[in-house]
Formats: sequence, C-alpha cells, structure tokens
Amino acid sequence: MSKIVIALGGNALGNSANEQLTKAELAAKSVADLIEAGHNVVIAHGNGPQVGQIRLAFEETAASDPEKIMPFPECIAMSQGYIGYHLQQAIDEELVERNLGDIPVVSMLTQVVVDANDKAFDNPTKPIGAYYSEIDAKKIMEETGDIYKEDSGRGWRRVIASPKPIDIYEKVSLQTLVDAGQVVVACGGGGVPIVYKGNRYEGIDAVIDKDFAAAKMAALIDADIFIVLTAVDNVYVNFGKENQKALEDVTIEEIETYIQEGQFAPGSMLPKVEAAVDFAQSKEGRKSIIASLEQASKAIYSESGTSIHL
Ligand SMILES: Nc1ncnc2c1ncn2[C@@H]1O[C@H](COP(=O)(O)OP(=O)(O)O)[C@@H](O)[C@H]1O
Ligand SMILES: NC(=O)OP(=O)(O)O
Repeated sequence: MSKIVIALGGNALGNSANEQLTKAELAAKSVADLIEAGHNVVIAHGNGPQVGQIRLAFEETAASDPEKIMPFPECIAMSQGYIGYHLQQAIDEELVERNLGDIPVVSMLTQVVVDANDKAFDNPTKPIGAYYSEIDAKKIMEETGDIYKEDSGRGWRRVIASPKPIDIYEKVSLQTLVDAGQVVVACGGGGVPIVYKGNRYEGIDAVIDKDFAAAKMAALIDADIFIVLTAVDNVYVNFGKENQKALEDVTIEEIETYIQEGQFAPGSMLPKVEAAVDFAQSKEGRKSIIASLEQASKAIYSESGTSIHL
C-alpha cells in the first residue's frame, strides 16, 4: 500500500458547474481505482477557470458598488468549496458502488503559506478564467488595467501572481485524516495563499500553481508517490513534432537536461515537470509520475505515464 498525492488537471474538471459535475464522475473512477487497490489517496485539484469565473462575477456586481468586490483569497476559498463538493460527492458515490462506502471522503479548506516578497508578485504569470482573442484581451486590459497574456497557444487569459508554496497551514489536520485512512481533497487551486504579517496570517492576491502545492503537500505528509494527472499519457520530448518521443522512466538528472533544452512549455508542462522534480528529489525513494487521468492505476505500476526519480 502506498500513500499517493494526486494533482488533478483542469481537463478533469471542465468549464462550467454542470460540465464539472460530469467530469468529476470520470475523475472519481480513476481515484477509486487507486483506493480500491488499497492505497491512501489525497487529491489536489486546479481552479484556474473557476476562480477566474468567480472573481469576474463579483467584479460585475462591484461595478455598481465597489464594496462588493470579492478579494482573490476569498474567491479561491469559494472555488475549493464547490470543486471539493463535486469531487467529494463523485468519489463517495463511486466508492459506494464498489462496496467501499465506509471509507470517509472529505474536502479540507487549505491555506498555503507564501512569501510576500516572492518575485512572482512582480511578474504575474498564472492564467485564470476564460480564453479571449488577442484583440478582446487588449481591449479589456485598457478598460480594466488587469493583465492578460497569451496562454500556451490556446488564447489570451487574465494572469495573476503565482508565488511558490512554502508550507501548509492545516498540515497537522491533514496528516491526522490521512493516517486515519480517510480520502482527503486538499490544496484545491493550490490553496488559499496566506502571508505572515505582524503576528498573524492573512490572505494575499495570488493563485498558487496546484502542481507545486500538491508536490509540497506530498512531501509534508511523507507520501510515497506524487502523481500529476493531465490530458496526455506521457511527458514528451520534441512534443508535437514528427520525432516526438514519450518519456517513460527518467532520472531527475535526465529530465533536468530536457528542462534546460526548453522541451516543456512554460505555461503547461513545465510546472508539472518542475513540481515532479521537487517531490522526487525531496527524499530517497520518492517517485513522481505524470500520466493521463484514464491511466492512473496503470501508471503507479509503471505500465503507463512518465516516472521521475532520483
Ligand atoms: N513536452 C510536453 N509533453 C507533453 N505535453 C506537453 C508538453 N509540452 C506541452 N504539453 C501540453 O501540456 C498539457 C498539460 O498542461 P495543462 O493543459 O496546462 O494541464 P492541466 O491538466 O493541469 O490543465 C498537455 O495536455 C500538452 O498539451
Ligand atoms: N491553481 C491552479 O494551478 O489551477 P489550474 O491547474 O486550473 O491552472
């Protein structure tokens, strides 16, 4: 039995509440395969589209009453709530179908500590919300002063600072639930970013990358495997070219060479690979895997996906 932290990619959640509910049912099958095999599972998930949508809704309300603007940390907490609710419900139903309904499933509102002086605050890079054409994005930038950037060839999106996770405020509660054999959804959307100010923690406007937050969580709870589930079966070199090659089993040294060569797109695969490296190098014996959602249970036995290790 292994302790596994999963980072669920955006394609596992969709772009609307209805789509998310249906997609969560699919994601729940992969998660339940691992639970049924006897593993201890913690699930982190993205929130880029969702947090952008929530913030935009409040910005529209605040147009007539600026007091009604909802700060980003609160928007992230809301996204954790409704995504966690869908995942909790879907995983629970899947477990009941497999006669495993006695395993509790819970989502935990998670706050993640960041450094207020992180250089990421000077250069917003995390895409959130919907995709726009370049023309529309530039018009919105002029009207609102918000920053939009091109997102990995997929269109233009609003961007916000994305500092690196340092610690998880709820780590003791998280460890307690995991040790008790509960299935936990945590670090949703990378966690609510908090900084230490004066003698207390407070929220800060940012969206943490969920792959980095999940890797940090995996190290903190002493997981054996960190698995990033996304839309592709493997990490590739020469991705999208005629000579693309799937990576199956790579050492950190090898994958770092590929990072230097610029093999992984900065807004999509690079953070996953970097998060995978962070976890795999944090302690001897720890393994990271990047695989497709559908192949999760095969991937942990090295029958699919890209394994990264020391
Ligand atoms: N070298 C690469 N190998 C595999 N996929 C890559 C590579 N470079 C870019 N990608 C793209 O990265 C995507 C995963 O990033 P993204 O869509 O942002 O993830 P998420 O599942 O978290 O939403 C893949 O579906 C693929 O299109
Ligand atoms: N917070 C975060 O990383 O979300 P996405 O995976 O949806 O970009």
